[in-house]
Amino acid sequence: MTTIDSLTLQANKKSQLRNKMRQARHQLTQQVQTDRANQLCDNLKQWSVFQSADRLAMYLAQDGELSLDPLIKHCWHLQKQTFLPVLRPLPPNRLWFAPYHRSTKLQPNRYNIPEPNNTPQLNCRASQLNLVLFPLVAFDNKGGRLGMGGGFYDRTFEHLIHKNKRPLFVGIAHPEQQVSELPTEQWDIPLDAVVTSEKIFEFNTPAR
Ligand SMILES: Nc1nc2c(c(=O)[nH]1)N(C=O)[C@@H](CNc1ccc(C(=O)N[C@@H](CCC(=O)O)C(=O)O)cc1)CN2
Ligand SMILES: Nc1ncnc2c1ncn2[C@@H]1O[C@H](COP(=O)(O)OP(=O)(O)OP(=O)(O)O)[C@@H](O)[C@H]1O
Repeated sequence: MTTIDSLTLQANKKSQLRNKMRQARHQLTQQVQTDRANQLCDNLKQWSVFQSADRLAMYLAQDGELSLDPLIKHCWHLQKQTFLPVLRPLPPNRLWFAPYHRSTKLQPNRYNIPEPNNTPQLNCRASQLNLVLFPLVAFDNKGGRLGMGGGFYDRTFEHLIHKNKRPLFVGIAHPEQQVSELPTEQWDIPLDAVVTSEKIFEFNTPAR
C-alpha cells in the first residue's frame, strides 16, 4: 500500500470513530451533563497541577462536550486568568487564546462556538499558558487523543512539544470517550493527562 493510501485509510478510521463517539455524547441527558461538569470541577480543584496553574486555556462546551463552566467560575473566584480559543482567520488553522472574564463579550465563530473578539495585545502566547484543557472526542490510555478533526490544537502547540518549558496538556472527556487505542499520527500532540468526571489519568509523556 502506498503512503497516501494508508493515510486515507487512517483518516477514514478516525472519522468513523469520531462520528461514533460524538453520537455517544449526544445521548447524555442535561442532568448527567450538569452533574458531570460539577464532578469534573471537584476533581480538578483537588489536583496540585490545577492548583498551581494561574494562566489556563479553557473552552466553551459544544456538541455534548464535558462543560468547564463550573471550573471557569471557580477560576474567576480564585483570580486565575482564563483564556478561550479564537480561530485565527487565515490558514494554517491555528488558535489564539484570548482573555475570558465575567464581562467578556462573545460572538459565534464559524462553527457556532462563542468566542471573544480577538484582542491581539491581550492574548496569551501559547508558551505562556501553564495549563491547556483540550476538548476531546476520544482518548486512550497512552495519552493519544482524537479531537474534532480540524487539527487546530495540533498546529497551535506543535512548536512546543519538545520544549522543556511548555504548558501541561490535559484532555477533558466523558468516561465513555475512553477507547483501548487510537491511531497516532506524526502531528498528534500527546497529552500529559486526561481528566474525566470520574478520575485523573496521568501519562508519562516523553517531553516531561
Ligand atoms: N468547545 C470547543 N471549542 C473549540 C474546539 C473544540 O473542539 N471544542 N476546537 C477544536 O479544534 C476549535 C474549533 N474546531 C472545530 C472543528 C470542527 C468543528 C465541527 O463541528 N465540525 C463539523 C462541521 C462544521 C462545518 O464545517 O460547518 C463536523 O465535523 O460535523 C467544530 C469545531 C476551537 N474551539
Ligand atoms: N502540525 C500540523 N501540521 C500540518 N497539518 C496538520 C498538523 N496537525 C494536524 N494537521 C492536519 O489537520 C488534520 C486534522 O488532524 P487530526 O485528525 O489529528 O485533528 P484533531 O486532533 O482531531 O483536531 P484538533 O487538533 O483540532 O483537536 C489532519 O488531516 C492533518 O493533515
